[in-house]
Amino acid sequence: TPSHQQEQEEDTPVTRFQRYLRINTAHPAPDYYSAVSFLKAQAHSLGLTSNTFEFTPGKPLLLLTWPGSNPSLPSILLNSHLDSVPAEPAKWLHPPFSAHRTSDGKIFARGAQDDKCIAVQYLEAIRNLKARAFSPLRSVHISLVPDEEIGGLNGAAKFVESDDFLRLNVGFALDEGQATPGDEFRVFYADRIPWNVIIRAKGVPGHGARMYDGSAMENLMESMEAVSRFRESQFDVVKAGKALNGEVVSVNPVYVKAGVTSDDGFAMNVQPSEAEAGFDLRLTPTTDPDEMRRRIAKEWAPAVRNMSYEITEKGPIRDYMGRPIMTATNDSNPWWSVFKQAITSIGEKLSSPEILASTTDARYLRQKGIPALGFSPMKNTPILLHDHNEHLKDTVFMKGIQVYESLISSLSTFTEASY
Ligand SMILES: CSCC[C@H](NC=O)C(=O)O
Ligand SMILES: [Zn+2]
Ligand SMILES: [Zn+2]
Repeated sequence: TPSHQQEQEEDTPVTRFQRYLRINTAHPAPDYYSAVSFLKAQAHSLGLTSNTFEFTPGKPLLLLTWPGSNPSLPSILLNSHLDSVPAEPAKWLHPPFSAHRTSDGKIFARGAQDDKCIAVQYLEAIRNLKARAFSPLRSVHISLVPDEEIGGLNGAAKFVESDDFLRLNVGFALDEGQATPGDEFRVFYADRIPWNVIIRAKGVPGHGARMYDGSAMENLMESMEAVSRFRESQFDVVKAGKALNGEVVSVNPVYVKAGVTSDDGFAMNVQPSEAEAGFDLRLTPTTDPDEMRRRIAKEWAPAVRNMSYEITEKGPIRDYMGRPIMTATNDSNPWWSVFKQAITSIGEKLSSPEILASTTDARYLRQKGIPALGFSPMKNTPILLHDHNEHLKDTVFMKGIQVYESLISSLSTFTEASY
């Protein structure tokens, strides 16, 4: 039964945000249906229409619509994923699904920054625009999608392939971005491209006391060194201030697997005949994938050292025209000017557009040729996505609503032939 305090809880943008945060949509068992039913109720209270799709059973996708007065114009899509990464509650100051608000206004929850804030801000911005009797020319859609954190294959990827999506005639989209401790909002015009790389070594097994050439572990370790050298070459460029994280290729080992098991763990005096390691590799949008594949084959997993490899590309590397997947942030893209103007017109600053170091669902929209920017209005805010103690200040959250009011009104009334 709800506590007295909960019954008394006010209904404000912040408490609505807290209610959404309390729905546990963390992997591996996200409660999508509760999230969808909460957001749908919010949307209906605003007079938006809703559609729930299930492109994959058990993985609902909620589409909300504010119809424009000229629905023949391409529409605006505001995207937010429903899911979150897991949290380790023991390592948090406040439980990750409590949405506890401290006396200084910090709201603690998994998803507070990534990315439940924007879903509620979209809705609250529309609430305020409606209260001002604003009405959009273009239709404004909000998509709330499952599974972004695990690659989006059963969410956004299927959505953009559907006829339902085609019918929306999306002209421009916004998706999540990232916080900044600084004073200028960040905006992202591209994502890096994730590859999962596994390298496997085979070698001569033998007694743990014996030194000989060509063991699986020796082969793997030599490759690890080659990977490390490449990693350093990329990281040095970032450390020297010559590139941002999203502008170089990253590679990080995420597991190693080897050893002959015995009853109580590993047989410490046996050199194994097989060993493998897994890497999270991220290409920049303009990295030559063939060159990367050649490097992996030649330097990281050379057959001459009894190595093999497996590359799993986790999404598209080129758009439908065979070009790098990115959105133009110059005069060739009129949406860019509208976006920029909507931010600066309310007295806010925008830093130079960046490539996101990680990966979002925006890539699926861009792949289809739809201009999409990654943007989460969180400034003066520590970057806490996927971290312990993820939180967002109430004042920052409220400011974001105002930012989206400006964005939604500008984008939805923008008129230019052929866009
Ligand atoms: C394999 S795509 C995974 C997408 C995920 N997105 C957010 O963290 C990421 O790791 O960047
Ligand atoms: Zn996210
Ligand atoms: Zn995330």
